[in-house]
Amino acid sequence: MKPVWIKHATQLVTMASSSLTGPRTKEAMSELGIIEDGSLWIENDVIVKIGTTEQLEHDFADRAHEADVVDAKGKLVTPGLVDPHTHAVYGGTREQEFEKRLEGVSYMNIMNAGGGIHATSRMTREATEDELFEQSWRRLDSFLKHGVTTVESKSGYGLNLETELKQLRVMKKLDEAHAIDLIPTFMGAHAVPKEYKGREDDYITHIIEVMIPKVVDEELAQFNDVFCEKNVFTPEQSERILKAGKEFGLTPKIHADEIEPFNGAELAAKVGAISAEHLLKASDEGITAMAKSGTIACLLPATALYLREEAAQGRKMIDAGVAVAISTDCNPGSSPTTSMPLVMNLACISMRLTPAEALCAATINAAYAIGREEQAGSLEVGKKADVVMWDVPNYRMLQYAFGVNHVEAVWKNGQQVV
Ligand SMILES: N=CN[C@@H](CCC(=O)O)C(=O)O
Ligand SMILES: [Zn+2]
Repeated sequence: MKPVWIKHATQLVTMASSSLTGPRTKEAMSELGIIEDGSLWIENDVIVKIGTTEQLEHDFADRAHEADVVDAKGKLVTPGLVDPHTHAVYGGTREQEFEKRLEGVSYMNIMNAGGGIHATSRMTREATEDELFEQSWRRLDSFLKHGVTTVESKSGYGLNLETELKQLRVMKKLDEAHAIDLIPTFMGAHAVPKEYKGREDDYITHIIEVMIPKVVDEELAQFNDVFCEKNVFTPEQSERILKAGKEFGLTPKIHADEIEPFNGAELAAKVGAISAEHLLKASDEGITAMAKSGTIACLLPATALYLREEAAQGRKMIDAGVAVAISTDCNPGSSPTTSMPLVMNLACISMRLTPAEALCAATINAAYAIGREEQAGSLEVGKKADVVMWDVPNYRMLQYAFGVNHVEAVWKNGQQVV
């Protein structure tokens, strides 16, 4: 493979910092590591050198002829975006439900009447592995086109052993076959399946005694997520599931305080979750607890918009010292989008993150939220060459000219894929 040499980037945003470790908080979220007239040398799948074009022209003077040269004059170059929260592998679609909600029926009422997550669960149970693979492959292509090179994805539309495993096995195959890195999360506790209605604790016992051991045995997931919400799983039930997963080596994540305030943020801090998701209704105490425990807030402003809810208090969380990541929450019900650029725009518009903070939340902090900070989220020597070139001259333009896909080219592991 020929080396790739990106030169003359008007702005090269590295997100690298020699002095910062751990997820970025407060002012550190604005430290983008910008190099003007930046340059990047990629060899095989890794970044070999980063600096100004002048520096690299000096260092690689006798190897310049070997490389595929990319002129990035007038362009912004950033790390590949990381989407740390999706439900991207599912059967069917739910466009009728979208209209119902516009007529005023609530998301939870649809779900409690057997639609919502239950509807997707039926369609996912019916789909073959091949169908799920095909449908999800196209979704991953769309992520790539929007500059995303690493995606977390949850199970949770099976709600029985067979289909949870089917979803996770499809994810494993997609991770191996598709350019995108797919990071799997087990979410058997996404809803109580109708077979267990009225016997919620029996379903939890089934998750703990049957599903988790099997998922771990087959090495199908790294994280364990729970929908901790009124009429879904209580904080006590969620804690039981997350603690059990932890004993099997699955790191906890929590869908917390999405629809109702439910002490989800507090629970995330208590169980040592790597991240808490949604947090639209998180309490001040919960926010403080997350700042103390170092739990990353994974905020989903496209979901809030799509459900026509007030977005999470991103500004307040950053000011309180919480590390914030952002995500599409790509799923067939509350956020059928693959656009991280739109999510960055919304993070600014509806949660008052600055353009710099939004980029940090979609790169290095997102990588931390899924334990991939060593591989993804920043441009640094030795890291995988996941790089996006945008047709804008600076990062502010990305957030300012909103709702537009500015991606011009994407490299994943050093290979140009867009
Ligand atoms: N809120 C729970 N789970 C998903 C939505 C799942 C669905 O509606 O299919 C979410 O994160 O938004
Ligand atoms: Zn979700």
